Amino acid sequence: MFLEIKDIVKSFHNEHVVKTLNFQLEAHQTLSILGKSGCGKTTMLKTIAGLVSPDSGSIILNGERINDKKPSERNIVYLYQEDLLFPHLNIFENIAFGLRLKKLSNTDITERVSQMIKSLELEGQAKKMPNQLSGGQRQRVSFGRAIITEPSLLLLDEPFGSLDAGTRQRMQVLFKKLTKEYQITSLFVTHDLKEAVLMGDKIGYMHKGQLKVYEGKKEFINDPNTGVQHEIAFWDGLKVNSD
Ligand SMILES: Nc1ncnc2c1ncn2[C@@H]1O[C@H](COP(=O)(O)OP(=O)(O)OP(=O)(O)O)[C@@H](O)[C@H]1O
Repeated sequence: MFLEIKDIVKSFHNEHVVKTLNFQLEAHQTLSILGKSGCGKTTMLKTIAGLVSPDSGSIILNGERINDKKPSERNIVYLYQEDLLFPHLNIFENIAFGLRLKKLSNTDITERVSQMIKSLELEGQAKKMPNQLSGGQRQRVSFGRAIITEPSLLLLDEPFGSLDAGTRQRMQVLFKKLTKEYQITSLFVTHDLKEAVLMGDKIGYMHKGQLKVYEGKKEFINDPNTGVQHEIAFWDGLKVNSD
């Protein structure tokens, strides 16, 4: 198994925020994670990224226990809603940043960044500065910047939360395309039921610091705790009333 989370526990003072977290994820899969506000989703992602230390338990990535590694040594990217681009760098250089740190040759960088800009459907925007882009375009650049370094694991914390419905839908399609193209393994936290079903190969539901990962989408949809049945009943009710 590519990612194995074993018995992770995290408390802040007396608050047990993450309680005995156990789950696994295969390589190149996306696990969508839903859960009410305050149930511990961000804390879980930050613990895996190394930004928060767990009280106990193990994080195993590609067969290696990474608990004692610094965030920068984990090859994990944590991407959140308001992720900021470097304001003084243009789009090309924002995307190229991680490759320059890795000291790739200029030829390689130009080739890879140009390909990424194409995949992101941002052709013609390379020379613009971040403040000259729309919110959706900025979010695409953030994605490109994260994916181009080929992280072992991508952690997404409600990445499309601030986008309007249409842009959000286009980002979902693009995300699916890019994760396949770049063979990304990811955890995708969202508050949106439909987005969770669309984005995830697997779906998990977090409740009071515990995560349940469903065997399949059918089990998720049929569990009354996830809210899907409630949603279906709502739309069915509208249909009957408008007939
Ligand atoms: N650094 C911290 N110090 C103390 N308490 C914290 C800290 N970080 C998080 N918490 C607490 O842990 C709980 C879970 O927070 P977390 O951000 O993980 O929730 P979440 O599920 O991501 O919520 P949301 O969906 O609203 O983003 C909250 O009660 C929060 O106040």
